[in-house]
Formats: sequence, C-alpha cells, structure tokens
Amino acid sequence: MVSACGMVEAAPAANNDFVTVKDSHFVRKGRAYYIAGANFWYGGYLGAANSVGDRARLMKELDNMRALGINNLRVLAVSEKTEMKSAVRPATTSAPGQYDEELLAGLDFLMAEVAKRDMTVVIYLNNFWQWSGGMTQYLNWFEGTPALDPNVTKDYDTYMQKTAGFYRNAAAQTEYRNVIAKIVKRVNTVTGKPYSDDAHILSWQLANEPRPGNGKATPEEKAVYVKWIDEVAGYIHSLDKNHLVSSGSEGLAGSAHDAQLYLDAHRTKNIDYLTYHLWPKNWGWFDSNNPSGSWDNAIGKSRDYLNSHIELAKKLGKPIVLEEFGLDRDGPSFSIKASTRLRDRFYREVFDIIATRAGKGDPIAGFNFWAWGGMGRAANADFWWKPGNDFVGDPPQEEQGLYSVFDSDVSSLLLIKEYADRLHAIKR
Ligand SMILES: O=C1NC[C@H](CO)[C@@H](O)[C@@H]1O
Repeated sequence: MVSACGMVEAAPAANNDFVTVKDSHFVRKGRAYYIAGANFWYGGYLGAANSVGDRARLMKELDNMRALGINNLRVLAVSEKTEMKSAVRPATTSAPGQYDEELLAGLDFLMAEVAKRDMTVVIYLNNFWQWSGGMTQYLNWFEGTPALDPNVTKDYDTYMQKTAGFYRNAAAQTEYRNVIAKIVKRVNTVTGKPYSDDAHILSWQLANEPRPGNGKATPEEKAVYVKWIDEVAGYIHSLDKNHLVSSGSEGLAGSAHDAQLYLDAHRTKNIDYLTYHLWPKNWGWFDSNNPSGSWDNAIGKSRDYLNSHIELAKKLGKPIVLEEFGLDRDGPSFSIKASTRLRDRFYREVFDIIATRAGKGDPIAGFNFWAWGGMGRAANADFWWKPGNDFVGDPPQEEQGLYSVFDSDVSSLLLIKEYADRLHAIKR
C-alpha cells in the first residue's frame, strides 16, 4: 500500500494478528502461538542508517534466524548515555529529553524487516543492569549519585540495592514514562505505521531483569517494586490497547528468592504473562572450571527452576516464557573456536522440559536463548567490546563470546531448529 506521500504503508493489522492471551496460552491469528526465540538486544542498533548500524548484516541475520524457525526476538529499545565503562555507546538517550532520532530509527528499520519475515518482537524499555546505562543512569541524572559500574566496584549487592532506588525516584519515573510514551506512541519512520498498531510487537516489557533490590530486599523495597510494576504496566496499557505487557523478571532469582513476591508482582491484570530466566553459571550452580564436579548440581537446580516457575504460572493462570538462558563454551573459553558440547547438553535439557510441558498443555509459551551472535565476531584479544566493534549476543558488560551463539556454532543452531520445529508443531 503506498500512501499519498509515497511512503510504503503496511496494511492495517487485523485485530487477531496481535498476540493475545487465552486460557493461559498465547494466541495469534486464531491459533496457538509458541515462541522459539532469540535474544537480539542490538537489533535496533544494527538497523541504524549511520555508521553504528549494519543493515545488510541485520537482514542476513534475520533471514538466518527465520530459516532456523526462530519466530521471536527480544530487543532493547532505548539506552542511556553514561560514564560507566561497560555500557554500549552511543546511547539513544544522551540526557533527559534528548533522544538520538537516527538510532531510534534503527528500531523502525528492524520492525519493518521483522514484519517482512512475520516474526514478533518483545521490546524492553529499560535495564536493571549497566550495559545500556539503565536505571542506574537515571539515578545519576536525577539524584546526582555516581553511576557505579559493578564491573569496576565488584560490589553487585550495593549496586542492586542502590539501583532499586529508581522505583522510588519521582523525577526518574517521570522521565522513564516520557521515554515509554516516546516509544509506545512512536510512528515507524520506515513503514508509517504507529507502533501501537504493529502486530509484530508481541509485548512491551518494563525493563531487562528488574529486581526489587538485592537478595536481602526489605518488605518496603518489595512493596515499592510490586507497586511500580503494576503502575508502569498500567501506564503502558493506557497508551496502547493492542499489546501485551510483561515485566522482564528473571523469576525467583530476580525476586529475592521470594515466591510470594514474584506472584504478588505479577498478579496485577496489567501484567499479561510471566517471564523467567535461567543462569546456572551466573548464579553459582555451575562451575565451568569444574564442569564434571558441578554439572549434576547445575542440572538438578535448573530442572527444578524450569518446572517450579511453570507451576507458579498455573497459580496465576497466565502464560510464562523462559526468555533468557545460557551457558559458556567448553574450556571455558570465549573463543569462537571453542566447542559447545556442554552448552548443547544444557540447551537440550532446557528445550526438552519446555517442549514436553508445552506439548502437554502447560502454560509454558516458549523460549528465547541468550543470545544471537550470528555473524558478529569479537574484535579484541581481551574479548571486551569497544565502540565500533561488531555487536554480538553478549552486551558490553561481558566478554564477547561468553554466551553468544554464532553462525558457526552449527550443533547449537541445529538444536535450536529441532526444538523450534517441535514447538511450532504443537496443536491446541
Ligand atoms: O539480562 C541479562 N541476563 C544475563 C546475561 C548474561 O549474563 C546478561 O548479559 C544480561 O544482562
């Protein structure tokens, strides 16, 4: 469809094109919809027309993912300019109210290309971690507190406790809502379509891995967190009647290991489905320097984590998506030359539980592995990212190659395809 001004306009979405929730399952175009997805945080960055982007790579990556049966991407929408070393540069927000339109147009291009491949996208609007500036940077702007990079301080407990102050800071919340409105009410500059009418958006997500504080979060901090999720999710629904809203939570590991908190935070009608993440190495269950000695512990805890959250989703009568999980390469090594036998074994364990329980009709709606590295390659001998280097699945806060699945990791890609096919074959 070509509009009067010559802009190619996609036809308006039919109502049942949007992903909706029915009886604890996703429905799209009148049939059950299961997610076989990838984390692709930098998809909007690749879509930028300037030197930051690489549109030819982006289109090739999307084709390669689609060919594997990957039908969903989880993507960062905005980033905040910060002094923290581990953060991506440039940022879409250089200061409150100052947004980089060229970078934001990268998300428009991504969404236009996603639509051509009939994929869907979960778009997150903030970050509890420092690799995109995130909530900590908002506090630097509005409280004047230093944006403390935990990669430098090595003090994650203090980082998490201070970052949760974001939920209570009125000025930070106002700017955050300004950014939410800017994205949710945005008109795609490539297609001319309002984002709120784009059925290829599966959901808006409050943030990447929002936590109530650290593992010792107080009842007051937990109450603030529950209220924040309810109110921000309600605000997004007030701007956009078509799309689902999710929190981006990791599950119990991101809820001070408090199941009641996780349930209370996701009970609100404003949260349409649950999310959880699974990180055996990050959470100390798996020691990649002692794989044989820690494997049983890691897998046992992982299986329990995978299954117990599906039970929590049943309690709330909502779908749940495992939207992040990963394990490092054999060795361990960041090098793309290293094998991925252990990671493949872990992926198969995860996929099997998800596909089996989805096939039985449980409310598990699919997965997004962390993360698509594709054609990207680490540029430096120390595996750290520098501006101008390729984007890979690992954000700048981690070594480039830690968890990325590259286009040369054939055994991993075949595994992803095997289980994508299994999920897409489920009839309900
Ligand atoms: O959201 C996240 N969860 C875990 C990833 C790997 O450590 C990390 O890169 C990201 O911040």
